[in-house]
Amino acid sequence: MTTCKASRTIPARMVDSDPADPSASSGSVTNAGLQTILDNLDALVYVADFDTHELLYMNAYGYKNLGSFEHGQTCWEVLQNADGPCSFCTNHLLVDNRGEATGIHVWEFQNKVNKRWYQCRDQAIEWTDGRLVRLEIATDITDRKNMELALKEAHKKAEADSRQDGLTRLNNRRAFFQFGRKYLKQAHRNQTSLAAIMFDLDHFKQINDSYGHEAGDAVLREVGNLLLSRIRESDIAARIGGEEFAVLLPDTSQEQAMELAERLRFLLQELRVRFRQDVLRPTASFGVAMLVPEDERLETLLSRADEAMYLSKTEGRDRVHLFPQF
Ligand SMILES: Nc1nc2c(ncn2[C@@H]2O[C@H](COP(=O)(O)OP(=O)(O)OP(=O)(O)O)[C@@H](O)[C@H]2O)c(=O)[nH]1
Repeated sequence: MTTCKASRTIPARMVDSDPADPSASSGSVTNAGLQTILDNLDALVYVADFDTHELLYMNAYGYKNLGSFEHGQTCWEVLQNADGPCSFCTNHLLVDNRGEATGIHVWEFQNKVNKRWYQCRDQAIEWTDGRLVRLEIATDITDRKNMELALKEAHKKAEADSRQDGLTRLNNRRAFFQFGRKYLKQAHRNQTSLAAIMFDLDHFKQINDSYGHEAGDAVLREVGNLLLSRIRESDIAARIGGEEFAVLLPDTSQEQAMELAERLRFLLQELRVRFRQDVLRPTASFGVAMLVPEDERLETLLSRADEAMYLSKTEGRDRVHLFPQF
């Protein structure tokens, strides 16, 4: 089998100047000249039979970057190392329903073999022997694509950061209210239950004053970890203030919410936070409230949980109170 050379397939009528043609003057190019141009292009140029996909021409860029080809091989074998036509082949976009060429189709894709990204300009053209072929010019856009992907990632991270409390990795206040309002609407629409638990660390100022702000931060982090480990994926947990936390629990009964609040209180009471040579033992006061049909705003539900929490504070802290249902 012979390996195809790009020069063989360049149609002579495209390159030789016609002495009878007045427009063919100093701008005309010889076959060898056109060959040189094509083989020095910083882009892949190839031609494949429209129906059989047989690769008819590929310039030097293709040989260097994607490998040589032999007579009879298809574009999907040579360019994609595939064992059948590519699922993303654009041929159907290059002709109309009468089989007429529709113009240039521009698209981007990642080559399966060398993993590089290309911007491809595809069109159906008539080949030198009259048959319809696919002409593709593909430019390597990997650097631009990587930059775009990095930007997208950075944007995603910035968005996540803007919703997250940096210290505890819980939702921040803004995200809590954003998600919470959606949950409230859903609960009303579906007539399902929604419970709110709020808690505030007890005498937290004393921890800061006695052991320093860093010790206080360590406690907040541990409380965040504990909370994250105890809630369901559908629950929303947040640090909504300095040492104040809130959880929204969709599809949760009053009994289940009280059970969780009591469990959290107990686990917090058991928590030992080691900071340097000290062991800190935080506690918290809890308030629980249930959504009622009259609650149009999340703030109304939270203010009841807050009231119940305040009762826990005034009654001695380290306890759970339920805002009574009427
Ligand atoms: N380390 C640390 N401390 C914080 C942070 N945010 C708020 N605080 C502190 O939390 C303390 C809250 O004190 P208070 O509002 O008096 O409440 P408390 O001491 O917990 O008392 P009770 O709530 O009545 O039990 C203050 O000392 C704040 O400086 C934070 O991100 N890190």
